[in-house]
Order: sequence, then C-alpha cells, then structure tokens
Amino acid sequence: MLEDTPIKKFDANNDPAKLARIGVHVTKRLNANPLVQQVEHADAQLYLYQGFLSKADCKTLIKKIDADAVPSTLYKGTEQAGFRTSYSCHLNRWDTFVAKVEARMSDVLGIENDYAETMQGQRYQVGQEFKAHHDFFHPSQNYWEQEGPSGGQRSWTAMIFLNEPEEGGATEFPHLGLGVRPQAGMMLMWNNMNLDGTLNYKTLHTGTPVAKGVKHVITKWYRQNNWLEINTPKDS
Ligand SMILES: O=C(O)CCC(=O)C(=O)O
Ligand SMILES: [Fe+2]
Repeated sequence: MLEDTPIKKFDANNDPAKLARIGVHVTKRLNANPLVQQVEHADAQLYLYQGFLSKADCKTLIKKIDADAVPSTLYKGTEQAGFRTSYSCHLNRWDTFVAKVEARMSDVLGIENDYAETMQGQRYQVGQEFKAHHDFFHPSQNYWEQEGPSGGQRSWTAMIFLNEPEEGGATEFPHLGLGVRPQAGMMLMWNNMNLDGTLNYKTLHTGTPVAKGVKHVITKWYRQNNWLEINTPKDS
C-alpha cells in the first residue's frame, strides 16, 4: 500500500484544518438526516442512503454511461495493467438531468456542488474490477503537482449504485472489514480523511470483480477547495 513520506512543510492544498472542518460539517449534516444510515465503525465515517435514486433515474444514468463509456484511466505515474478494468465516462454537469442529481447529492452532504470534480459514470462487466486504492491524493506522487493546485485534496466520496449484478461487484473496505453489496439507487458516502483532517489510510477500498451480470455506478469526489471555480477558464 502506498504510504506518503510525511509532508515537511505546510501544503495549502492539503490542509488538515480545512479538511477537518469539512469532515465535521458533513458528518453533522448526515447524522441529522433520518434517511441516512451510518455504518458504525471506529476508524472511518461511512454512510448509506437507500433508495436515493428511483429505478427510472438509475436507468437514465445507465443509458448515458453506456453511450459514452470508454476504458477507465488512472492518474499519470500510477498506471498499472489490470488495476481498473471498467469502462467510464464523465457526466456533463450542465446537462439538466445530471445537474439535478448532483444538486440532490451535494445537498445531502451539505457541500457546495462546485467543490466536486466532474462526476464519473462507470460500468463493470464480468471480470472487471477496480483494485484496492484510496480516493484521496497521495501528495508524494507526481500527479499531486498538477492535482494539488487544481482543487486540493479530495475530502468525501459519494457513490451511487445504479443496478445489481447477480454475483460479485461489492465495494469492499479491507481494513475496515466492510463490504457493501450494490443495491440499485443506494448512495454510499465516506470521508477519505480522519476527523482531524489527516489522510485516512483505512479507507482503502476496491470495486471487486463482477462475477455475473453488470454493475453501473456513479462516483463523485469532493475537493478541499472550489474545484469548478479553479478549473473554469477565466475567459468563459
Ligand atoms: O465501483 C466500486 O465499487 C468502487 C469505485 C471506486 O472506488 C471509485 O470510483 O473510486
Ligand atoms: Fe475509489
């Protein structure tokens, strides 16, 4: 597993104080929502929202993913054959349907939607998987030079399962001893940081191989800073 050499000087793009504030704010909001269920664990903050999307909304998103999906990629310098074998696509945040889904997701977490990167849709067919990884950025990796200034560290992840493969495809957190079986319309959310804003290595997770059927998900990664503002060209 990737461990980071301790960060020697303060890095404003990976600011534990800011990440801690986000973590506390989001957990307060989720704990106060009767539709959200906490997956109790001493080492991480994980939550489920069953039936967040209707079957019809799931279908609409699946169609969009199937229309645009291309082989998934990994960050430069971290590519490894067979590591992420799914197909994926970016979902257009200006599409009115996608925008509505995103606004609802961000409202549940209580994070301004502009803090989120472009949402991704993913499809796993039989044998396809996403091996164990962290969603947070490893500041010791080369990609951080580019990703740091373009929104900062990733704070929370929100994922929605759009269907149910007949076998396999669970999202597993090996260090937490937890596995989440896909349920159509269910949103899974977790904090990639500890409550003190430091990287939570125990959030290592894997999209296990689909054994039968197909799995579609959408994934949304929130950043420490306003991602959209930073990534919008000034003349547009
Ligand atoms: O598909 C899954 O179960 C996990 C997906 C994931 O970890 C990601 O998109 O970052
Ligand atoms: Fe992930």
